[in-house]
Amino acid sequence: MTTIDIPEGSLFGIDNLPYGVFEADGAAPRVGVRVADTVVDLAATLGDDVFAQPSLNPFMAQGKARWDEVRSRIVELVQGDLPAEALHAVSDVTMRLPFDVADYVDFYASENHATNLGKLFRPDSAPLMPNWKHLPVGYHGRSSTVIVSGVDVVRPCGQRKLPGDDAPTYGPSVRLDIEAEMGFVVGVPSPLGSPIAPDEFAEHVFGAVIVNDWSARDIQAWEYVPLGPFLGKSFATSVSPWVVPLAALDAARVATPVQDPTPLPYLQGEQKWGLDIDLAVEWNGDVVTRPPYAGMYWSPAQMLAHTTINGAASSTGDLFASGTISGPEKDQRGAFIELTWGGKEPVEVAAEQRTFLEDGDEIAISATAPGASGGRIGFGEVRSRILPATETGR
Ligand SMILES: O=C(O)/C=C/C(=O)CC(=O)CC(=O)O
Ligand SMILES: [Ca+2]
Ligand SMILES: [Mg+2]
Repeated sequence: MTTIDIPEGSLFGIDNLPYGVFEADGAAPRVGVRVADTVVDLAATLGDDVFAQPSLNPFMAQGKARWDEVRSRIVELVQGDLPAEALHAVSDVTMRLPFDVADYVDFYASENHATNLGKLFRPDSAPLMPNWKHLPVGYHGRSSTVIVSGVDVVRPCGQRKLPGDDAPTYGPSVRLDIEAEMGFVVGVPSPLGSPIAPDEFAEHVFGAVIVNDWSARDIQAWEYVPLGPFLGKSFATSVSPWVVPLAALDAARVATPVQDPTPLPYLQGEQKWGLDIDLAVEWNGDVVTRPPYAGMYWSPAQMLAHTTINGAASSTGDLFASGTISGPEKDQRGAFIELTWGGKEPVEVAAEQRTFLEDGDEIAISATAPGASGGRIGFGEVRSRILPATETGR
C-alpha cells in the first residue's frame, strides 16, 4: 500500500479530481482520476466495472447523485493508503479520448471575438449581427473528427479562393488557425421534446475540457456563406484528456457580463454559470495570448437551454464548445486571425515573425481556475502538432 504525495500548489489536488481514460502496461484502456502526478485506476480501487471501460460515457450517464457519491469516495480514498498496482505515474500512461462524442456543437459566445471577426470578415457592415445579443449563435460540427491532445493534425486541403484569384482552386489551406475554447460534456441525456432549463444545467452536464477548434480560414471564408462553417472546421477538433467535473468548478462560478437586451425567459436562470477560467496559448513554446473565459457573454447553461428549446434531444457524450474565447486586449485574443489582424500584423513566435500556422508548428492550450480551498485547479493542456498536407490528388 502507498499514499499519493500532493505537493503544495499542485493544480491536481483534491479540489480538482478530473476523470480521463488511460492506457498503461499494455492493459485495456480504462477510467482513471488524476491526483497530483498520479493516475488512480478507478476500477481497481472502487471495484466498479463502470470504470473498466474505454470511455466515461457509462459513468456520466449515471447522474449527479452518483457523480457526487464517487467524488466523495475518491476524496476519502486518496487521503489514505492505496494499492500500489492501482497507481500510475502520469508520465507512464497514454491518455485516450475520454468520452465517445455524440453530437458536437460549437457556439460563438465571446462578444470580443464576434466583434473582431465581424470587422475582419464583414468590414462594410455592423460587426455584430442583429441576432447576436438575443441568442447564443452556434452550428453543428462533426463529432467523428474530435481527437484528443497529442494526436497530430494534418493540414487540410480544400477549395478556396485566394486574394487576387478570379476562380477557386483546390490545395492545402494557407490560412490554418486555432480557436481557444472551453467545451462542456453532457452526462445525463434529455429526451425529444424536453428542453433543459438554464437552472437544470448541473443535473445534465458532467464536466469541462479545453477545446482547440482548428479552422482553415481560407476554406471557411469561401464556403460558409450563407449556411455556416462546413469543411473549414470539420477536419479536426482537439480536446484535453482530463474532464474536470462541474463540482470542481464551484469556486470559479461568476456572473456573466450584464446582458442587454434582457434575453427571453427560456434563456434566464437564477444560477450563475459564468466561469472564471484563465487560458494560455503556447505557440512553439512561447505564450502568445491569454484568453479569459470570465468575460464570455453567453453562459454554458444558456447554450444548453438554447440547443434544446426546439425539442431537440441531447445525449450522453454530447460536446458543446463555447466558441473562441477573446478578451478586450490584443494579447487576450483566442485565434490567430484576430491576433495578427487577418495576417497583416505578424506576432513574434520563437524569434520569428508569424501569422498563420506552418507545418511542424506545435500549439498547447492550458487552463486553470480557482479551486475550493483557495488555490488553483488545472485542466491540463491540449497539445498538437501540424503535419504537412497529404494531397489526395483531386
Ligand atoms: O464571424 C464569422 O464570420 C466567423 C466566425 C468564426 O469562425 C468563429 C466560429 O466558428 C465560432 C467560434 O469559435 O467563436
Ligand atoms: Ca470555433
Ligand atoms: Mg453524430
